[in-house]
Amino acid sequence: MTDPRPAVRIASVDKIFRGRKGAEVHALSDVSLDVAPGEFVSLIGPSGCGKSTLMRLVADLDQLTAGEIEVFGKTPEQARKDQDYGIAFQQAGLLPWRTVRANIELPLEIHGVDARGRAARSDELLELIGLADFADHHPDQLSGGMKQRVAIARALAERPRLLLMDEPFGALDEITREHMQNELVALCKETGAAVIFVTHSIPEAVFLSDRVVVMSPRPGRIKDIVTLDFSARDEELREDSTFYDGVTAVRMLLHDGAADGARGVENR
Ligand SMILES: Nc1ncnc2c1ncn2[C@@H]1O[C@H](COP(=O)(O)OP(=O)(O)OP(=O)(O)O)[C@@H](O)[C@H]1O
Repeated sequence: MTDPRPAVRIASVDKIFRGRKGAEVHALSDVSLDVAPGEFVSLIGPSGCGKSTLMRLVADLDQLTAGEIEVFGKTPEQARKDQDYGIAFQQAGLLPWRTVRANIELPLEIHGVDARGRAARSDELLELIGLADFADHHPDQLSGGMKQRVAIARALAERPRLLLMDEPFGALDEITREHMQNELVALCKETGAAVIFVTHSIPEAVFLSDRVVVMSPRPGRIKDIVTLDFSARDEELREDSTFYDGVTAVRMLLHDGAADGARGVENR
């Protein structure tokens, strides 16, 4: 039976950072958002609108000032302890002294999975990300895209029902990036995981997401949400007029209908 609870429930969240000299930054104001199980939601908006802050609150890496966040009905702290989600942030964050396989197995090792169980799972994941031949390599022997794939495999190691991804493809070249997007679509289909995905790229958000949450800064808040209802997310979609309609809808919201760009958002 599918879980009726949202994967993530964000209710009236405020986050105020207080500096040492009493200066305040109102990073998030009255942000509410539910993410359904299996849903792919992107956060997009100009630099400083609070995308990473929101992600960090969900991941229990920071504390909110007001409001409430639940992850599968639990506090973010409990969800973190229960390993209910996997995290992949911009820097792949692999341990350089560990092999590809040992990096992927790290969360399993921490949670006491035995060697045989770890090997079976890392075999599956290496196959999934197409790096079976690189299992014994070290991160410095891999390209940026390969490292990112390893980081995603590590995030998936414990079969999380939720993935939190903050600009995971930001450092990749355009071709690798599109390839990774295709892989992520396939992975989500296969695992049924919900995803919250931070990006600066409008086409990336539109291609991947069921919903694109457009945020605005000072204070960071949700400006609007664009729902995308594509029947398939494949190479053909990238050339389809419905895809361009989605890109235009998000761009108009970001730019308040103006033709010039919003700082920190890529049109490519
Ligand atoms: N630890 C912190 N202390 C004080 N202010 C912070 C802290 N972290 C973030 N901020 C402020 O909160 C606001 C939101 O920052 P955040 O990093 O969430 O934005 P963002 O939308 O992810 O930006 P970018 O697109 O540039 O990554 C900014 O004004 C930032 O300066």
